[in-house]
Amino acid sequence: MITVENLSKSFWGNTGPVVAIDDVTLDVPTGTITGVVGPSGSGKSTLARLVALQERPDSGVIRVDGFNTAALDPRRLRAARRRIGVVTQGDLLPQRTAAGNIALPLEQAGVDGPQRREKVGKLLDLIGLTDKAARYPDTLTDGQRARVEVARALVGDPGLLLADDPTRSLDSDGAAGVLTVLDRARAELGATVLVVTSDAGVVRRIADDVVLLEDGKVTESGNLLSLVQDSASQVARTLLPSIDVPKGATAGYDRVAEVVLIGFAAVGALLPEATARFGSTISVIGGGLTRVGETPVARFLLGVNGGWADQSLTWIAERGGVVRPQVGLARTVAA
Ligand SMILES: Nc1ncnc2c1ncn2[C@@H]1O[C@H](COP(=O)(O)OP(=O)(O)OP(=O)(O)O)[C@@H](O)[C@H]1O
Repeated sequence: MITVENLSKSFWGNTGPVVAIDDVTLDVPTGTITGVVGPSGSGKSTLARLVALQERPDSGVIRVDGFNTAALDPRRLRAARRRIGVVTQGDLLPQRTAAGNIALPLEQAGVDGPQRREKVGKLLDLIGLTDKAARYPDTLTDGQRARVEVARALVGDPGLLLADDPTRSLDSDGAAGVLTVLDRARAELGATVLVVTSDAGVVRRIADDVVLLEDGKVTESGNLLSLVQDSASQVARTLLPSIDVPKGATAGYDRVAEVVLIGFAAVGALLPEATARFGSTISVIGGGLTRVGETPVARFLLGVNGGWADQSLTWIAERGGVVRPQVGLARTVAA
């Protein structure tokens, strides 16, 4: 429902113009969670404000439901803004309960009492805070308040839910709770979600698609699981465990290979099976295990010894492992 084409935005800094967003094109596929990740200053918040239609680009087009938002009259622009639920942080009204804060946009829109109660009840259930409906914000934890903020952004049934750094300043439990709510918004309400974050863990945990932003430019984008399979991709380097190993750690192996394994079966069984089948010794020199969504993903640097070292690696590759032999690191051996 949202597409961004050739978007650019600059600001005047102390020493001249700062290009915050530089010719960014992206598509947020309907019904998915897209994570925009990048270092501090890469333009994430600027992109979020542009997509939320809170700020105008210098050039480029943002389409909502196919309409170029630059060409909309004020009434239609307001309607387009209502299609986007923006999660804002730290601004719950202290004198209103959790339910009252979620209901506020509905009251402002003139929605009647019974409809409001039904809607707010459903959202309290979605965020797992039905029992805290009557609590005031200052009696909730940071994580619970953050979940109320997401519910408030969802109350107008937006097509797009936009969250800029939703786990900022939350502990790991609080962050996990917010991410679960974003995931449920997608799964149960059919919302399309755009999350902007500097935390690779957020993207790993909930994103279907990923956009890497650097110096205002998109350096890589696409389906997350496809990109992590390409171990040369920047996404794989950013999101998978690193395989920095001490100098000399790769010495003494017949073959050294970087291997990415995806899924329970591959992570759990491929290495022991290859060992048993070929009688080779497979050692994990570096790397580690993580999760992409619910899927376990391993990136290892393997050292393989034995006359069937090559066959072991080929066999792993044939079963879906992504194998990149590190030719320079292995000793030459006649297999
Ligand atoms: N209103 C503004 N006026 C001047 N410069 C700005 C403004 N907003 C952003 N910038 C500059 O644009 C660049 C991108 O900033 P932005 O806040 O979008 O990055 P970010 O990736 O969200 O960073 P962070 O993760 O630290 O919040 C930075 O150089 C920033 O200083």
